[in-house]
Parts: sequence; structure tokens; C-alpha cells
Amino acid sequence: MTSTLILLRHGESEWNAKNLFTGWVDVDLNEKGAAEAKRGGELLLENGLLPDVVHTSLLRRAIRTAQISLDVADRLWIETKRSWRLNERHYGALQGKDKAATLAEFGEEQFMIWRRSYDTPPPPIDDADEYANVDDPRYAVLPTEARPRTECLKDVLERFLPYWYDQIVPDLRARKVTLIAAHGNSLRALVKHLDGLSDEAVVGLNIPTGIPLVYELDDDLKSSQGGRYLDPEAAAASIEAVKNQGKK
Ligand SMILES: O=C(O)[C@@H](CO)OP(=O)(O)O
Repeated sequence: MTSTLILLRHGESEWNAKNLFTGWVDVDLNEKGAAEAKRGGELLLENGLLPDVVHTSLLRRAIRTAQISLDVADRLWIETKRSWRLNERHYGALQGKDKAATLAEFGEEQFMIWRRSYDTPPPPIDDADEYANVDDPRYAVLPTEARPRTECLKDVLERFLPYWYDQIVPDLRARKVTLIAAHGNSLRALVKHLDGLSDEAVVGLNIPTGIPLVYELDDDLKSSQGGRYLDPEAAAASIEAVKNQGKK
């Protein structure tokens, strides 16, 4: 018997389109992103994949993507859980910076280390930075020492896994079709875990926007097949675009 898990990265955001590092900044979807979320919902419907429960981050681009796609699939009513543990990777002092300008200033090697290395975080954000989340009520439950000021992918996996085991795995064990609407890097961390990717292999992994990635997990919550995109062609094109961000 298998459990169905669907991963959905939010559609294009206003800052994705502007080529800015986003992280924990609560940027909304743009029109294209909303259309991608709608298409995501259509793909779920066409494939008969109707979620019983949805888990999202605390960021509106993921919340909005979940709502738009679930609305299309007529599943807006399902049980919903949210956690900061599904948030995008905190991009530290790079949040709000232009990717192309950062690449030009620091060079490709450093730029790619910050974007994709497994265990090197960008410089931490200052509490006085306009994009620090110091007084943000949604993180009020987090004591100061537990609030990220920057994160590498390893940090993201470490803060994601407690939520995975405590909140998502029980839903999968209960055979609920489970949707996770989250972010490029929080989903890279989860895919690393699910696919057993090495620290080196995950560097080359990019997640497309708005295209459901479906796993059929066995009793051990493993998948011999790996995940499959419901629209592989669109996924390949979007992966290429994500990979090349900054290089223009
Ligand atoms: O800016 C970000 O937060 C992420 C996702 O949009 O970007 P990147 O793909 O460069 O890690």
C-alpha cells in the first residue's frame, strides 16, 4: 500500500520576476504565478489527485498557491496546517538584493556557493535590516536564539525534519493524499531527504514553479521511483529558468 505526497512550489512571485533574493520576505505571487498555481490545480484535477490535507509555510506566496490550486480542484475545504518550518530558506543579508548585481559583484563561484552549496550560508541579516523579521507576529513563538538570521540548505533540512516526522508523516500514515505547498529551497531539502541525494548531488537540484511533483511512498515512506512531475515538459523548462537566474 502506498501513500501519496504532492509537492508544489509556489508560482512565480513578484521578486522572482524582478530577480531579487527573497527568502523570508513575504512577497506575493504575480499574475503569471497565479496562473501557474491555477494550472497546478488543473493538473491535480486531471490526474485525479485530490488532496485530503495541505501543509504550507507562513509565507503568502505558498499560501496563495495552495488556495488557488485547491480552489480549482474544488478542495478549498480540506484540513490546512501551516508552519514556519516549511518557509523558504532564510537568505540572510542577501534578501532584497538583485541576483544579477550580486553575481557581478562577487563572481560566479561565490554566487553559486550562496545559492546552492549544501552547508555554506550567506552572511547573516542585521536586525536593523528592513527585511529582518524582528517584530513579525507570525514568528513571535520563536525565541530569539531559534530565529534564523541566515540559513544554508543543511539548516533548512534540520528545521524541516521535525515537522516532517511530527505533522506530515502521520497524515501519510493515515493514507491522506497530502499536499505540501512551499518553496524552492525548502522543497529541495525535502527532495534530498526523500530521494537520498548526497550533499553534492543536491547542488544541481532545482524545483520548478507551480508544477506538482508526485511521490508514491511505500510503508517505509520511501519511493523507488522518485517523484514525477505532472507536466514534465513545463517542469524541464522552468528548472532551466531557475538554474540560470542572475545570469543575464
Ligand atoms: O530568492 C529566493 O528565496 C530563492 C527562491 O526564489 O532563490 P534561489 O533559487 O536563488 O535560491
